[in-house]
Amino acid sequence: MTAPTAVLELDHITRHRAGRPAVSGLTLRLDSGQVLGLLGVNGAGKSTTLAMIAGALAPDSGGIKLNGKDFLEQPELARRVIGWLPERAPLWPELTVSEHLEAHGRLRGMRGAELAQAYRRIVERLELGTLARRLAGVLSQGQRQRLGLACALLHGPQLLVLDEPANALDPVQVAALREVIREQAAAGTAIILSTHLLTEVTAACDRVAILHEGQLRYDSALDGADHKALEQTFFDIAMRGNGSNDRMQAA
Ligand SMILES: Nc1ncnc2c1ncn2[C@@H]1O[C@H](COP(=O)(O)OP(=O)(O)OP(=O)(O)O)[C@@H](O)[C@H]1O
Repeated sequence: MTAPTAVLELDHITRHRAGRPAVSGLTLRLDSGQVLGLLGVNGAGKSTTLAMIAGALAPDSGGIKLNGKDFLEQPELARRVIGWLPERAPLWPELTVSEHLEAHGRLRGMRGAELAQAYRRIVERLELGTLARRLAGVLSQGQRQRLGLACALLHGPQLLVLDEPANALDPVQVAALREVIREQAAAGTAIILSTHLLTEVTAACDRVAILHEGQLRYDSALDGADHKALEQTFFDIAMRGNGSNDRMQAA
């Protein structure tokens, strides 16, 4: 049996910021239906990594493939394949919720019945109906996040990139977000989400990668993982910069 094509492949990507390496030689593969938690302390390089995956930042070196195709040479691929929710959902305060969704759909080439159907589906799923005519500028933090997620999901992406998605959400909203993540993964979407909380990873992901000072220090499936041991590993890496390469496992 041939191995499935990875949805996402990072091949030794490196990116400097302010003259220092923010991400160094990162190699990672993500398959359809996997939910990978990218865990790291503040400044570990998570947002820089996700911005490169989403096409918002170019790597200084290294390669990125989406469905086996070179993403850097075909950036328009990103728009079709990826749904990205950055750490702060980028919204136009003077546009309504429905205008945001329509604009996002159009940017991705959706029109007419296809756009109308996708709009109805996502508005219903994320319970945005009562907010449809509200301006983004007056939404609460949690509502802004929900709209950002709706924009990321509208076109049915194969790869969902979520940067600290649970930030600013209350516990009910966090539970709802996890449910959406589970549904998307079950439908085959590959998901990468960043967080600095191990509990977020164990609750929502089936695999964890720990990033520290821009380098991948740990990568393992969470199948039956011992939470205490994982916590200790994260702590060791974060506190001592422990290389931990000897403990790195392929997922
Ligand atoms: N716009 C920027 N200009 C210069 N340096 C930056 C910029 N954004 C991030 N950096 C630097 O790049 C490194 C990685 O930052 P990054 O934001 O990717 O980490 P992070 O793991 O997402 O952190 P956090 O959890 O705090 O968001 C840090 O040293 C940071 O100071």
